[in-house]
Amino acid sequence: MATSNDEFPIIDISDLDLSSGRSSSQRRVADEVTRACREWGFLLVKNHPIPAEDIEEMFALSREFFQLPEEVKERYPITKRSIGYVGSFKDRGKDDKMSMWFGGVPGALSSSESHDSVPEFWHQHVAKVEAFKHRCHDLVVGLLECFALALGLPDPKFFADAHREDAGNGNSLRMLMYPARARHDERPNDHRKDTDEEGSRMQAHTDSGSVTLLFQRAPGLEVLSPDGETWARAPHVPGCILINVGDALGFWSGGQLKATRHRVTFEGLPPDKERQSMAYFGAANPDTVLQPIVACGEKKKKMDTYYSNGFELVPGITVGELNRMIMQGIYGAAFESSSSKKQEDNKTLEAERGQATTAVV
Ligand SMILES: O=C(O)CCC(=O)C(=O)O
Ligand SMILES: [Fe+2]
Repeated sequence: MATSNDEFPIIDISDLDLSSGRSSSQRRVADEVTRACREWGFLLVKNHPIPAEDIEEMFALSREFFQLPEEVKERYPITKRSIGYVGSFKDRGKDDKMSMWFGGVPGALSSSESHDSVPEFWHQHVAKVEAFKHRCHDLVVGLLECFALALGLPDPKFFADAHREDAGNGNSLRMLMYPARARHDERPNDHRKDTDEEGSRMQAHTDSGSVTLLFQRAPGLEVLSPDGETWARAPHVPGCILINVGDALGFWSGGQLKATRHRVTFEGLPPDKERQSMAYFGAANPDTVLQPIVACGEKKKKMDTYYSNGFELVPGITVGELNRMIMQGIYGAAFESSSSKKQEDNKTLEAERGQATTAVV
């Protein structure tokens, strides 16, 4: 049972601009954002730099796309470039949601290699999607600079410099649609037996990258509270973006920044209610080697067994390996790689270890 939580951090980031030199107000933003990520791993930001009309335009296009017949969308299943469609009940979590992924470096969506992976509907809109991704990336970089500043790292660009927009496929925009269904169709019987969590519209999971920006058009998301036991309803505040930390950054920060589990349930979002969201996953360059930056005393033990989506993270793992492992675990063969044997060895499902965490990105 999720409760609403008045303490959920909402932070004004109008003074985020780190390019114009450091000031006390920037320092304040950095401290507040980082405090929220230490405690909750989540926060809402207001007065952010992404124009409201761009967000609305993306939501409108996304809605139009998801309303296309299933057989049209299904012609473009997700590829190893993280571009393509995943229908309801089709991923590892067998969840209700549909998603459309736009992965890749700038220009990837209009490149000839990706042309056939991008549904025809999007061909005339890819420039807008690319521009939106670019704005998201800039915000992620600003937040990463906040973390380095507030954590007292000697180089304030320590994290940010490892997040080039033109490196790898990890910087993805994922559009999501939780369709409104007639009550009697709450959950088709065929799929009910496949779910671990009764009533899930999106299974509880952590994100695997560095920083996620989540745009929501309706309430429904639940976030594990700092007590680690209670699910809190993430507020839906028009104009705000929800920010959360992913496992790669959580691990890299030595556990100082928290990658928190979140989910969407039928209880929080009844089947006859539609929810649209968009997640921008900011990821570090694939060759980034994840070495936890601090030995964090009593947390050290926890760091020895740090999991992302059921896979154990070991110091020295690269972001590319982590991303491949997770996407392959969820979407299968499209993400096969030559080092899949090694990945198999590393693969340790938490379920097998008797841990309750389930995860699906
Ligand atoms: O729809 C939502 O708000 C959740 C999206 C999410 O958590 C994800 O895509 O990782
Ligand atoms: Fe997520």
